[in-house]
Amino acid sequence: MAPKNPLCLPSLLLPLLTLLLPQADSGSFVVDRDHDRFLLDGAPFRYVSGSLHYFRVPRVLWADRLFKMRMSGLNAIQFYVPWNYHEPEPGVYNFNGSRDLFAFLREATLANLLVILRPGPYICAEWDMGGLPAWLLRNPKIHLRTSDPDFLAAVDSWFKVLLPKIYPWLYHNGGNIISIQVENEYGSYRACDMNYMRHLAGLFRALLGDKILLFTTDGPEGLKCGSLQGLYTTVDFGPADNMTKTFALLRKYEPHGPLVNSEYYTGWLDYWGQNHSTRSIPAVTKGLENMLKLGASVNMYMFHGGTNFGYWNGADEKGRFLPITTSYDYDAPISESGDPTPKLFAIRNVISKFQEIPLGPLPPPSPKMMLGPLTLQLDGDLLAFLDLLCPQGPIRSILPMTFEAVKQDHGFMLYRTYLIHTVSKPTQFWVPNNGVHDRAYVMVDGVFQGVLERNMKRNLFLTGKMGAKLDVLLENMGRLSFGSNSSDFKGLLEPPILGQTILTQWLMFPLKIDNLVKRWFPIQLLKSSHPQTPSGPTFYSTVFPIFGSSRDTFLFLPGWTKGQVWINGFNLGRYWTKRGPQQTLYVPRPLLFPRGALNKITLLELENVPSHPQIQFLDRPILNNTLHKTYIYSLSADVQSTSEPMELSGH
Ligand SMILES: CCCC/N=C1\SC[C@@H]2[C@H](O)[C@H](O)[C@@H](O)CN12
Repeated sequence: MAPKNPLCLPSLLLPLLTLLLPQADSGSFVVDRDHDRFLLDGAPFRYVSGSLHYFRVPRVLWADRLFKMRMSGLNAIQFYVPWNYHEPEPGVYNFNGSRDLFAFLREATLANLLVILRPGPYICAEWDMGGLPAWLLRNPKIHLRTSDPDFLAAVDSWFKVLLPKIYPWLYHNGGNIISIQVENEYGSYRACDMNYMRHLAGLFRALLGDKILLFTTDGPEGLKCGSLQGLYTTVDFGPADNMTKTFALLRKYEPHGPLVNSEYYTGWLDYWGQNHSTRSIPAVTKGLENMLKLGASVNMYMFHGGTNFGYWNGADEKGRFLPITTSYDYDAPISESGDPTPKLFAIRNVISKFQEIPLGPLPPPSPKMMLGPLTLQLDGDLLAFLDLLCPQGPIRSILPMTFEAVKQDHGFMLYRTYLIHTVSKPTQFWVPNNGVHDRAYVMVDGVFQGVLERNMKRNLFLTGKMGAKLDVLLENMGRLSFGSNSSDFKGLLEPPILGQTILTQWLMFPLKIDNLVKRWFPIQLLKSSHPQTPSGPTFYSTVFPIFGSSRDTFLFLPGWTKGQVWINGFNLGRYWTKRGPQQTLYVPRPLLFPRGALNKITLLELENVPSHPQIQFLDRPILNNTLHKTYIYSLSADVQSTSEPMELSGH
């Protein structure tokens, strides 16, 4: 359904002209404070919504997920718009492919789902830097999420592109967007800058007109600083929280109007190295039913979580730096691979007590595929491809520069210097002020010496001859998306120290690994020598056919340590088998070529490769590595059928 702009007016003029031109047959979505409810087209309305992030699901699967959400009984969906996903460089915008936000809005319309939009500018969401673009940090003194003129200039520029595109999609303009959130849990942020919130509210009104319902969302402790006159106040809380107390607190800010929980947690996020998070079905359904009995409108966060593909995961800081896992399954009602779970049917049953749900069955879980074990070939050490990974050559500086300073937003950068004297005894190598952001893989003349990790491992000992190359591969593990009291710069934030010597004279190689891996031919053909004994960050790959149709599957990397995976050039995300809890990576069916065509998988293993460099594709995920057993699925005759798992000793 194409929303209204019949005269194809310049998009910035639209809000102004709607003041003059009454909208024919325009819908309405308003707060009825007299009866503590919403009105949709004049009739009492309560939304039962679920969060689904288009940026965590391949575009070809959007319709499938939205259909399942509708069939679950939802009448609305809620999603964020990550600024950094759409403006990769200042003034460069991308709304194509899996970034086509408007195609997603069309799919939501086709699924008969209304939309609650949350464009930020900050979104949290366990997404890199909470959705703010890393290029903001090229101005090291910028004060994010405040009325800092430099920050507001970038925000204004972005929203003057995005919001006019959103305008035709507003419900009263014939679209499906019924409300729009301003910022995100601002009351939880240290700044509490009301000029900033007022600026945003004014900008949204100027670009979206005065009819659209604008709201804020905060946890109970954040309502004071997160709410603003003129913006409808909503709250977020989960099954374990005290609903009565929280809604009573909300009433202090919204004495009249519908109660709204904008994020009712159906599950929770996972951090590398921590246990997998779950929320029980009885707790989730009990809380939902209690809210619906009160007449509250509810959005369940998440209803379908999806995946942090590529380098897009964010991080938290709870005593130490905690990167979010690649899987954003969230123990949500619809699993990461799009399957309805028992939690979904339980929620659907609760919703059916309060409003009509679509007739007909939920689609069954999608068929899954097993494959392997497959043996990967050694392509070579990462250092062997340096000229291809950094074709423009290194940047030279006396002191190491950050990722942001060299305009490398994500992934990896190699820092190189040369030993100015021989270090014959094992000598301490470290970076002051916890200055490794976030993991460093250290080589001397190409020989792996070990790892430094932010907060976790602050020194190692090495030796080397005068003139030896000292290489430090720096991995950006994702920028803080919540709880950050300072900007999360990445790289070597201080010059490292070897013994008593501050190391200077650095070469920085920003690495364009994705560009190289996208090339189809085996990258080892690009180089002459084939090292027999890999050391440190190393590429492995293989090609494999899928006979018959491709299916969803889960990449399992038993014995591998930590790294990045690409399938047919698509960056599937990070693996960290050694740390868990996630042991498998979801591989969506559309990434795989069927019917005998060759698929290519490439791994960048950052630490240690298993004695047998094999991988498998399983027919089920392993997201909680408290399983103390490693299952190697024996390969049946027709390669892809499921056979009984053979239990091996613990890993
Ligand atoms: C105590 C929680 C404070 C941080 N807020 C969180 S953790 C999970 C969710 C998502 O990040 C969501 O984007 C936030 O708005 C609220 N929330």
